[in-house]
Amino acid sequence: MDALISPSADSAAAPESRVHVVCAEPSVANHFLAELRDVEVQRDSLRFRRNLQRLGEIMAYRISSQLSYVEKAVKTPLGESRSLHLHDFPVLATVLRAGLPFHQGFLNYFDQSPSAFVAAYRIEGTSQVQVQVDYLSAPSLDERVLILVDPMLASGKSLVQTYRAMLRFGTPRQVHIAAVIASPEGVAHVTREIPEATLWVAAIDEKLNEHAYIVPGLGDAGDLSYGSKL
Ligand SMILES: O=P(O)(O)OC[C@H]1O[C@H](OP(=O)(O)OP(=O)(O)O)[C@H](O)[C@@H]1O
Ligand SMILES: O=c1cc[nH]c(=O)[nH]1
Repeated sequence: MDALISPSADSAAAPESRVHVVCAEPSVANHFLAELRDVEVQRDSLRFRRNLQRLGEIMAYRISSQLSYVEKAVKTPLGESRSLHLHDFPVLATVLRAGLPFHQGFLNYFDQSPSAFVAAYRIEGTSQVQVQVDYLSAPSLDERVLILVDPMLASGKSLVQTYRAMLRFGTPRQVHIAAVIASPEGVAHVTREIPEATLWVAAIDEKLNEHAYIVPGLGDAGDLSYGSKL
């Protein structure tokens, strides 16, 4: 039988060691993030979506080091190679709208993954951020690796409520949450409310402003990707 090769589980690790900040070290991810933030470059929405996608690809690659693999023989034109194959493709879940380009980056790498989609929005006219989760479509999550992706982790309420709503589709065996820009408040909320998750972010910014927007952040990721809404 083919042996399963798994990384050591870090679910028992301290919360801070389950937060990975991808742009803490120099790499081309920093360049893509700088373009996403830049008001001049943001005028080009195609480039904005493409940079979200590229960061999705980079994060998918980073998260892939935490997944399980099976070694199998592959026939080449000249012989045989013992090669690692993904044991099972993770379920990729995202929040509409801004999540779509980031999700596509993950799907480019995890190309056989099933997807889950959630519609979540902030309820206007409330002093605190309140999030409404509406539409939800997902495959079974039982015993699957779940990667929940959303580029902006501001208050963290969208991600936490989305995750809770998704649990009616089953209990995943491993949970990863990926965001491009997070606030310190959002990181604290997600790590407290979803202790079983490993969090991957490109950057953690300074703070939230009075509208619960991330500062310096990048603005409204959904509008920059798809145009402003009424
Ligand atoms: O952490 P939170 O405070 O919950 O905020 C984060 C949410 O805000 C953004 O979506 P947005 O509300 O801009 O919707 P849109 O993608 O439809 O524009 C983002 O994609 C998250 O879903
Ligand atoms: O900074 C933020 C906060 C919520 N949604 C965004 O798109 N940006």
